[in-house]
Amino acid sequence: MTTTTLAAPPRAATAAPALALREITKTYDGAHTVLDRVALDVPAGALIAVMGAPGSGKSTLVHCAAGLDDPTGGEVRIADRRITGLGEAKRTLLRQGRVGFVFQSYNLLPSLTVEENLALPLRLAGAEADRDWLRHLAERTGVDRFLQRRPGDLAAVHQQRAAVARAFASRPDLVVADEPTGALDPADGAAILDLLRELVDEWAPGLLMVTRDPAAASRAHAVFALEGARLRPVLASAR
Ligand SMILES: Nc1ncnc2c1ncn2[C@@H]1O[C@H](COP(=O)(O)OP(=O)(O)OP(=O)(O)O)[C@@H](O)[C@H]1O
Repeated sequence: MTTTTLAAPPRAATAAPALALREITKTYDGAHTVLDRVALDVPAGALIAVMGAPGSGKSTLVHCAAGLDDPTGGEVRIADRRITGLGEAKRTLLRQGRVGFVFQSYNLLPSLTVEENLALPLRLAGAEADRDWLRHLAERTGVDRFLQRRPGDLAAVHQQRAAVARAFASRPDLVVADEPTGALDPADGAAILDLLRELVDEWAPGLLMVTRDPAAASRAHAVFALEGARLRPVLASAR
């Protein structure tokens, strides 16, 4: 099988970041401010890590960044398209095909095979599931042996590999990862972090990862800390 054309999915040349958060604020119940004027750019081809203590607002940040939830104030742009203030239905449409998700608990559909799980984001976005691309994706992420198996039959790390493959299946502009190593032992977690970094380098989406795993920092282009509802830069990597 020839994979040269598949290894570099087409991506429109754009100077816009994969994700732009413009002074976003999120307040729950009118009183509890979890994000306070958070500004962040995630360029295409960059892995940005946000670290924070339990309850510091990491998941809230991911939900607002990926268009799962609207911030109370400010603006979110994905590949230069504003997704704030559109309402749930339009936000969902805009998200489909443009945003990939990796969660701590994999969130694969247990009744589908791994192959069907990988094809799901494409089907939901109304696109053809290109079998050559899916096969390449499965090989690249190390789940090609498991395509006809159900997620529940796989070890945790292989389930997360399949979830990573699914996140990249639609060649998204942005991938968000919420504690992607949280359910794995350190060696498996390190393998997933390496895989995420490699796929960002190869396929150039922007990747926003929120995590408590200190090992994540060494794979990131830049690391931020979420503390007291504010985001502050911790380090920029030369990698
Ligand atoms: N839908 C909601 N309604 C009200 N409060 C919420 C809601 N979602 C989150 N919160 C609150 O916002 C704060 C931040 O929660 P969030 O889940 O974003 O933090 P986190 O850093 O991801 O935590 P953890 O690391 O424990 O998963 C918490 O105090 C939480 O109780």
